[in-house]
Amino acid sequence: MAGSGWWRPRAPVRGGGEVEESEEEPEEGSEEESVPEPPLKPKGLQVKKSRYQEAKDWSKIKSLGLYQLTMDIIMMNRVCRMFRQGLKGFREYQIIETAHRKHPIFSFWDKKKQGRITFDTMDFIAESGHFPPRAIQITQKKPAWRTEREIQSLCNLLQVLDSYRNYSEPLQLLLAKVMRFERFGSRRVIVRKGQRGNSFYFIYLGTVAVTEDEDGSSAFLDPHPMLLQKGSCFGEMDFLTSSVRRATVVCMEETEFLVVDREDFLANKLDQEVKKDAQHRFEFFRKMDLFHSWSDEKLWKLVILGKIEKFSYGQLISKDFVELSSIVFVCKGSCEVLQLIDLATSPFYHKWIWQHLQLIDDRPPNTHLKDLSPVERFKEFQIRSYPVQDFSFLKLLHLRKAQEQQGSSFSRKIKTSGNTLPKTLGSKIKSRCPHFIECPMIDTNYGDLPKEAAVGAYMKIHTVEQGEILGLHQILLPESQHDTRPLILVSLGAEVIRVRKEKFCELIDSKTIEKLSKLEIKYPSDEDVCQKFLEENSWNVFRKDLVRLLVEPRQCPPFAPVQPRKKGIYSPKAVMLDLCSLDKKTKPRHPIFMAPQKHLPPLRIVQAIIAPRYKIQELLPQYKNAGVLV
Ligand SMILES: Nc1ncnc2c1ncn2[C@@H]1O[C@@H]2COP(=O)(O)O[C@H]2[C@H]1O
Repeated sequence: MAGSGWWRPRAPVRGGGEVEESEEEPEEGSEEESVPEPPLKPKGLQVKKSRYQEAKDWSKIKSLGLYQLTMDIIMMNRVCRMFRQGLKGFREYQIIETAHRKHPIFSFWDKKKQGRITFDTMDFIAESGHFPPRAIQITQKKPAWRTEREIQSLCNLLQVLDSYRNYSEPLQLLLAKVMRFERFGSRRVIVRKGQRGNSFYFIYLGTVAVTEDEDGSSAFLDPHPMLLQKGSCFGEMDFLTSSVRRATVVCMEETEFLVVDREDFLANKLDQEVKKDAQHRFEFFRKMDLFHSWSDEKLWKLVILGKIEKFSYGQLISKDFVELSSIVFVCKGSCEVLQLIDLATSPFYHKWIWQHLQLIDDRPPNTHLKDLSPVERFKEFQIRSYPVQDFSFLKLLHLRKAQEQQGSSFSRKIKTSGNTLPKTLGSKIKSRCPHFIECPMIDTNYGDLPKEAAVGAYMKIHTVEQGEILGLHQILLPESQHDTRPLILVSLGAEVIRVRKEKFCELIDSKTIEKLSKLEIKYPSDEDVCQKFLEENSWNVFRKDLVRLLVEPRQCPPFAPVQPRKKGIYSPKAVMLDLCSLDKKTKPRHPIFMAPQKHLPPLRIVQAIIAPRYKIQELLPQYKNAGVLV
């Protein structure tokens, strides 16, 4: 590849990170002239390069380093793969472009059917997320009037629905032939508990809630209703047990459905599929130790209380499963339990922030001197004269002073100092001068904290694996002992069964209670979680510094978009808090996660906190000559 003629190595990045071509010519008789024959000489190249040119190319490649070469190879690979994929997709297709149409029609000859199949790209255009008007037209036709092509198109369109995609292809086609489209507004009851059901529903757009009351009003009062969203289906239980609806299903917003009626459902043997699904749940519960003593009959009662729901990687299962009225059985994959911690409520975080603020030392020396009192100036003189000394006592002094200052004014000056570096680092690290940082403060239980530093973070506190249960760990505790901290459940690619707590409690016996008492999980305290966050944060920052030091840093990675200069201390796009820019008075440019303010949590969320730190070369003197500045 390197010799294919079009590959041109990138020149090293200079100064501001711009990529520039080097224009310097090597002098006659310079080292570059004596470079041996380049091994990357192109094989079938027509134009013969001069020995000098080749030597120059080779020296360029050498100076770029392994990093750049690897990135170029990756890029070339990607481009080739894109071409291959693109060609594969279009090999058999013919694109018909008529003069009056803006959008092309794809068409290909189907050998099996001995006919031409065409696909008009405008046919299924719809307002984002809605069921396309052209597809609605098809579902309005009687099943017998739908053409094969229309049925196939519907089938293709519905692949976005998990519950539909799960069925075999012939069954999908049968369903596409008989289903009709419905759209209902918020609060509309779709299925009423206790009534005989006639239909089975796929949710195409919107959200519904499953409730125990008949009119579905509890869904709007319950802070954590059981919700079903796009891709889910419901209404099959009634067909399975030939009895009445077990729950009420109500629209939480405008919702679009694809509906299959009872006769079609039974005619297409969909009840067989539902039975298979139920049998699968039965086998899952049967394997669980908790239900070992349960009779089959009792276990079937549990089986019909819930159904399998799929959640893709990273999808939210519950905003707060402590409050959730259901328990969650993980039948495939795994989930993560996250906790949102408010770092400002932790004494450990307070200490950490103040300790790090004392280390901020990024201003040119002397700019501060006019602010210093003679005593401070003398201390400063001492510090500069004896850079190897351990001045941690001064650091403590500054810390105490800073904390003693009454926060009568909202804004406060933090005196920082570069003289507090640990003795172990020796004279290699220069001591610099202290300076003042002015920033707004907030008053917390443990004293003042820079306003910008009052942030929150999501931390993983537990992983739930296949076969484990969530929401049961406090079921036996008296309410006064309940841990009410909100816990978030996120899927790592999981299939779960949700069963209402009170329904489950109706089924459990003394033996099950005994087993449940052993399942008790104690989640770590907020303080422990906070400490863990800061430990992980330090490790992550160190790891990044190390990678930057060891990997050739002068090149901009070719695929990374150019990052605009971060202006504020809190970078919402990078979800990062940078303590080093605490006093830079600029507003963040982006709303957090690009979401409107009203949808944001009251806490600003960060994933990392960048604190002032020592240059990594000082910790790893063997790499000092890598020419890297962190
Ligand atoms: N725990 C649950 N999880 C998901 N869906 C449910 C749950 N309980 C009931 N449903 C659905 O709500 C529907 C109400 O009508 P059916 O009993 O026919 O079928 C029911 C299920 O499809």
